[in-house]
Amino acid sequence: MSDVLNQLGDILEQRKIATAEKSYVASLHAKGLNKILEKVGEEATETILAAKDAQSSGDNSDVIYETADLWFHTLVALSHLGERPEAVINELARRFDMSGLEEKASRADK
Ligand SMILES: N=c1c2ncn([C@@H]3O[C@H](COP(=O)(O)OP(=O)(O)OP(=O)(O)O)[C@@H](O)[C@H]3O)c2ncn1[C@@H]1O[C@H](COP(=O)(O)O)[C@@H](O)[C@H]1O
Repeated sequence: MSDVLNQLGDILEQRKIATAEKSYVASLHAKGLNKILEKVGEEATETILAAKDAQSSGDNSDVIYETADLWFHTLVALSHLGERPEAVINELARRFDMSGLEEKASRADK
């Protein structure tokens, strides 16, 4: 699974030096972090609406599509800040041996 994210990380790295006319990702970088975060917010809203629809229709296809859009735009935001998807994968892996409640308590120290 993380192979896909690693591959996407490589593509996002390459797009930092691509021209905005030929690449959607490069066009987002050219517009700056605020625009990228605006897209993250839009995609989060679309994901929530699709999840609500899926609950009533029983069809998850739109929520999967919107979640992919959301993950993608969060990865573009991280890339803009100089991080790769591996950083998130590593953070999730670090949490495997910790319960959600323990993890929440550890956040109080931050
Ligand atoms: N995974 C994605 C991906 N998911 C979603 N999107 C784009 O994200 C946008 C979603 O925004 P919206 O639904 O709001 O559509 P929109 O109205 O066109 O967006 P706005 O003009 O309002 O910003 C669409 O343009 C999608 O095409 C993606 N664009 C690119 N990728 C990956 O990034 C790679 C590099 O893409 P380019 O930089 O375009 O070469 C691609 O090969 C893919 O692997």
